[in-house]
Amino acid sequence: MWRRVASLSPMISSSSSSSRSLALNQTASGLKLGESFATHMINPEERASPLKEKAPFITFVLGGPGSGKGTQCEKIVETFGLQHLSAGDLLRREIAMNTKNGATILNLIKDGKIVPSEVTVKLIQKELESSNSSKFLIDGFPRTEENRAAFERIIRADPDVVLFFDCPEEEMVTRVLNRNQGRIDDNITTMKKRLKIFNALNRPVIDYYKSKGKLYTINAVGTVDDIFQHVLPIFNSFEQFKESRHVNPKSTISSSLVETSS
Ligand SMILES: Nc1ncnc2c1ncn2[C@@H]1O[C@H](COP(=O)(O)OP(=O)(O)OP(=O)(O)O)[C@@H](O)[C@H]1O
Ligand SMILES: O=c1ccn([C@@H]2O[C@H](COP(=O)(O)O)[C@@H](O)[C@H]2O)c(=O)[nH]1
Ligand SMILES: [Mg+2]
Repeated sequence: MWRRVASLSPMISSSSSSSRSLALNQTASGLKLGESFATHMINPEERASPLKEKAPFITFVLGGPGSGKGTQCEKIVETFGLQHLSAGDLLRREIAMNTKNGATILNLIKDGKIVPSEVTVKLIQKELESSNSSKFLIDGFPRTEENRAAFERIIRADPDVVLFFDCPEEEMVTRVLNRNQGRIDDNITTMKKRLKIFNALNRPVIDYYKSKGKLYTINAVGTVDDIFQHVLPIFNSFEQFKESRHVNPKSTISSSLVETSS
């Protein structure tokens, strides 16, 4: 179950506060970047989120850059029908759409830095609220403890499951440099920064969820299918996925699982 952390759900306030955060972020530097926003004021008059009624099943998908999060999410979607929300993709869409935050986001991603929580959480919130799905994979978020706190504060919820794809750095570097998807951050200079930020800011988030008993650590070395074999039992262990397993006719794995579990 998705545990509610409070009864009211304030929205992120105005776009002007969003711009203010971005401006602040531009002046901040180093690995504590996101922490500049920890004191963002939430207007108590802000409305409750429609998510309060939905209570969806949320999975956070964590791991270093190139660990295979997106690749495994595709397989989870195929087999279990969750909706995939990649925080990085949402940010890249802002760049592609040339929104008011687009240029700033581009500069941060180019440098491997973390976009202010307020911006990322607002994008995630919009997707969650407009979706008909009741089960989500949030990929590549939260990146920092401040991201995590912002999600709890704004969305008013905790994840049910946190997956951590554990991959050696050399393997992540090889994968990223061979990705060939034209990403601005797929180069050795940015990759070194991303790894540094992952170790400094994302690992504490992983440790936090471990301490809460929500973390599933998956060895992310091996073939895509081998790794997915470690993911399958995690979702199979949740009753709602046994019942509502999404059957993709193209997927032999999902078809055979449905047969054996009925
Ligand atoms: N098990 C694997 N073995 C070899 N290559 C893989 C494996 N899993 C994924 N890849 C490849 O590695 C690259 C990175 O994978 P993917 O995009 O899924 O990682 P990611 O964790 O989402 O990275 P990022 O955080 O940068 O978005 C892709 O080109 C993908 O095809
Ligand atoms: O929550 C997030 C997610 C991503 N970013 C920025 O985007 C890039 C790429 O993210 P991927 O998940 O690897 O696609 C990341 O390096 C950050 O710069 C973010 O700030 N916050
Ligand atoms: Mg990805």
